Amino acid sequence: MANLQKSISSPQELLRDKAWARWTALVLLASAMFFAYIFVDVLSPLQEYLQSTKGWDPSAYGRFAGSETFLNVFVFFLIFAGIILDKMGVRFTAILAGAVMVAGGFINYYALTDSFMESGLKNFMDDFVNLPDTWWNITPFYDGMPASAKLSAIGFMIFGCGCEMSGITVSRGIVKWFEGKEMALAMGIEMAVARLGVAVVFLGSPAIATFRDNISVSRPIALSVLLLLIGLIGFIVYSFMDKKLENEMGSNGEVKDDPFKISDLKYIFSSKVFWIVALLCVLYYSAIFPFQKYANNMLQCNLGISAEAAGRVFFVFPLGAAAITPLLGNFLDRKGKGATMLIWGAILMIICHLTFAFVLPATRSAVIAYSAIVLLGISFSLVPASLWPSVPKLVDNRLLGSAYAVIFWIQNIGLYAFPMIIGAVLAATNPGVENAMDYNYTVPMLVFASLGGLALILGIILKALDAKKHYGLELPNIPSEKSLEAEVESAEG
Ligand SMILES: C[C@H](NC(=O)[C@@H](N)CCCCN)C(=O)O
Repeated sequence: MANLQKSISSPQELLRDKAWARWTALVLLASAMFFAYIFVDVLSPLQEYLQSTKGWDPSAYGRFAGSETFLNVFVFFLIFAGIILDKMGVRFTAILAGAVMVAGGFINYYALTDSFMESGLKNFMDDFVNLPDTWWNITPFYDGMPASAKLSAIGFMIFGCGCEMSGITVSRGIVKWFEGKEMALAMGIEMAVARLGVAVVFLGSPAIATFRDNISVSRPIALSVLLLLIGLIGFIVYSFMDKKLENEMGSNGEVKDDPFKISDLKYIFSSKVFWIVALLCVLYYSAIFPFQKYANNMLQCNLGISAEAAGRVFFVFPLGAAAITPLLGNFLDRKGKGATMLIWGAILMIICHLTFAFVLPATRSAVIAYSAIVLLGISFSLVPASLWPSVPKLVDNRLLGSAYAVIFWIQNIGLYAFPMIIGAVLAATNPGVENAMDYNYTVPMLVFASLGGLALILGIILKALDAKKHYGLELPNIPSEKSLEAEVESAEG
């Protein structure tokens, strides 16, 4: 009805009705996410160099890697980000998120420079930012952690607030420009572009860090802070388009989701199917994003190759996911099978992590490494392409915005904990190992495979529940002409 009224009161062509304009908006939004995902993993292929040049052992690296989500999880920043987005709109939140990413990125860069090592701030971090290194210390800091890792963790946690805030803002921006048009395709493309960012990092970061045989971990991070700045400029340019569209639509024209209300949480938390999806999400993603932080070093240790060579092997993972995700999104739109896709995604992930745990160390075969990584790329297309579009089928439309914010928050708990858990497990199962090329990754990979096992069980439960309660997870998003005809016939008859 609201849409009908809108089209009656504003029959003129809006900016978003022009294909060039909405695709330009997507380019600006997706580029910012591309640069953000580059920053997220820019240090992932450099674990060996962080250890040899900055003294980061697996525990320090794990604490740093997990810090990205610390404020989102423990200070509920992700929930506040949802509220800010609701209250202030896409333009303001996008620019704020972009600026927060640049600020966090710059701190992270500074922590890895020689100037920091010679500064009073380093001494301060050494002397005062310390917490006992005990099992119950789950903060990003511990006594004896290198000062560069501590300040990097502070920068990364600030960046993480901006990154997740950008994630929800970009989704809202895409809805604003593509609602009633190619929305699923636009979201699939945005996710694919983000994966390309990760692919670029695994090729580019080691090459830039070792440029002219002069190893510098701060060089690739400096470049990626520059890219974050370009992303921020993209958000600013986007805001002019957004303003123009909003002026055309009138002051009430903005496509708004229902505002996040704390009281809505009781409906969400009391839904059994919501918990299954949220747990499946946290388990699955905890075996993907934290795995990315260790994948390069795991390949180096198992294949006896350099960081650059390992980056070239791992590169096919995000690249494959980038290529396949939009195709699977399109398949889901037209054919359905969402729950089945989740199950197959989990099965493929278990096979891959078990291969990394047992087959790769025994064979040291590059062919096996490539095959497992390609399969993992397919898995990482199956699950995101089916998981995110399935949420609207399970949760009341009125609660959708809140549901996504809460799923992201629960997911962030896993993304926080698992880099640290894996770092601790790696250190505990490799006592006395000093060279970052000599780690045995069997137990950490088994941890990741177990997460896949639990995700698989939840996928099976979800499919069974769908068969019983008819949520429509296995049905296409776009009804076929045949089913539309049948619907019309049954309405007429
Ligand atoms: C769309 C989805 N994004 C997420 O799950 C984010 N909450 C996590 C982003 C991790 C980097 N900060 C995805 O990328 O599949």
